Amino acid sequence: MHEMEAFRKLQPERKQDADSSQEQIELNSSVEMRSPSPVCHIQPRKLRFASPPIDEEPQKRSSPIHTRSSAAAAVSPPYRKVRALRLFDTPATPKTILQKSRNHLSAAVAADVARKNQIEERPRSLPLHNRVKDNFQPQWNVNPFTPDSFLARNKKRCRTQFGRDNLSNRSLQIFLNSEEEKDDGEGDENVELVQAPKRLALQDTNISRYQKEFLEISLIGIGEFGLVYQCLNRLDGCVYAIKKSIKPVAGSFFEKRALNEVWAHAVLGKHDNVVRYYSAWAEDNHMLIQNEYCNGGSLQSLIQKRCLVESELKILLLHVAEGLRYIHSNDLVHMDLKSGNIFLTKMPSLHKSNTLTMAKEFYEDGMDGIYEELSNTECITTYKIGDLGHVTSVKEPHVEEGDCRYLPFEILQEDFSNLFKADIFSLGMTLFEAAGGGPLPKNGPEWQKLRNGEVPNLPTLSTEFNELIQLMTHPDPEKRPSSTSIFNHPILSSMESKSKSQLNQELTIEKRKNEILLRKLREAKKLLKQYEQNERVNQTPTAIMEQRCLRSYSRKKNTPCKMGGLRDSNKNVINKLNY
Ligand SMILES: Nc1ncnc2c1ncn2[C@@H]1O[C@H](COP(=O)(O)OP(=O)(O)OP(=O)(O)O)[C@@H](O)[C@H]1O
Ligand SMILES: [Mg+2]
Repeated sequence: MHEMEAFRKLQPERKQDADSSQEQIELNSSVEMRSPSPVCHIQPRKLRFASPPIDEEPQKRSSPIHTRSSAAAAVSPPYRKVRALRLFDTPATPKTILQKSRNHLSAAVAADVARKNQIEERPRSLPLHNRVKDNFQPQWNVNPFTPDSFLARNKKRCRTQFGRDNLSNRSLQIFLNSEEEKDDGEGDENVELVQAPKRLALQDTNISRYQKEFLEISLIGIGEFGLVYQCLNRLDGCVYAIKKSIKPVAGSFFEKRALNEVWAHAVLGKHDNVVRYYSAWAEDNHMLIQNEYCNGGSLQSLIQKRCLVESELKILLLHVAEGLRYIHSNDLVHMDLKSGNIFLTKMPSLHKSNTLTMAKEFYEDGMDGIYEELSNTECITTYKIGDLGHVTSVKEPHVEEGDCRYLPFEILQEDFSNLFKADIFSLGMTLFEAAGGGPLPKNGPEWQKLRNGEVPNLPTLSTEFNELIQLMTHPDPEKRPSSTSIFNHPILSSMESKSKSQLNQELTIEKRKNEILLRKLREAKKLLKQYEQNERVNQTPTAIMEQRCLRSYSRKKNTPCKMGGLRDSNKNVINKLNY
């Protein structure tokens, strides 16, 4: 009772502390604001193990929290492992967010209790967020897969750090729970689940993720929104394109655009004809987006050097139409399709070395030369749609007009009734530009003409291709083909239209199939060999005898005069085996 009263006396201060904790939570986006009362979230059971050993510091056991701990010990469910997993912070669900906020509040309460009881603080590194209150900035997280986490597995060290502290935050309890279970005889492996109570929010670390994780190689592009750098990820060794907003994004028009881009990428996931997205984060109020690096640069930079021939245009059309088909199938529209937002990746002949190695192996099997030809393919170009900053949903469109050189008239008139076809118009304009019709006008009579159905025929293109461009840029959006009908257009499906690179692609697919089949064949051969060897090893003396008898019988039949001698030697062998 006396202990409970002491506990209740702490309430006003605890409330105050909860308020300051609340501030912390608001700063940290990963923690939900609506937090329950701190008092009801003290998890007393684990604190029993935070209390000092009975024989060492008995006076500390009078702490109200400790008293409560023993009372609740019996009812606390043994979900230690599950809780420990939650400490890794992902994925954040409403439930985990709520729990994190509880951690904050519990920590604040615990710190208060500690102060009240004038418990000597000793230096310790965990839990990190308990120190935020004392202006201690956490410097790191505990990654369970790194050698650092080994420290946390060290039972002795952990006990010293935590065993006598009077803290009640949830993660500490998880740690202590593992200690409890160890004490109960469960074994040392439980301790390894110890983790800092929460991961550091980016804003807490003050370390530039960009600098820490990436090595900047070069500036590869400057857009209206961002600077794009080619970067090497220090950890995985792969090259990425990182787009950094030029201006601070918070509260500006660019904020929505940046978020739009990230959201669109996240929804669109992975498609061969859409630039792949890896991650996004904020630094100093700037947005950074880590994307797939397209080593062929943009289509814009390519057509600044030369126009594309019809066979190349068909590949471009095929790929971009396929990317659009995918975007449109998600009820999204790009709204800024143009040569500057189409990127190229150039892949050298696939598995060249693999194929060669395999070819050599198969020469031995009498498959000479079959794979030799397969290793002589060229680079394969893939066109990818990028820069998803203007993407919007057709269901609830929020149209931020893209580049006016590529936009149809209806969009400028704010008619958003057929946004899919706006993308088709932009693609038509891009083809026209890439085929040599550019540079495209930004306004004026030329601009008007292109929107009035007066797109001129280009002499370098076939009639069909010219007609297709004119159809795609038709003033009436309804008349323009859909991305699916472009994809299935006869101009793209006929064999003659297949360029060398398209054929290369098909060849590559077939090569992949071949490789798989050959691998399977090789494995089957190995298995057969192994099986034969095992058979030989596992043969019993009787079986060997039978086999030899059979052999000698057949020999006898063939060479009757020699069989007697052979039969005798076989007998000797069998006798030896029997002994
Ligand atoms: N993934 C990538 N791989 C290679 N280069 C890229 C990549 N992303 C962007 N770039 C280069 O950076 C330039 C600008 O990129 P992006 O279009 O994404 O920026 P932006 O600021 O949105 O441009 P804008 O709004 O002017 O179209 C591109 O034209 C291209 O040269
Ligand atoms: Mg762009």
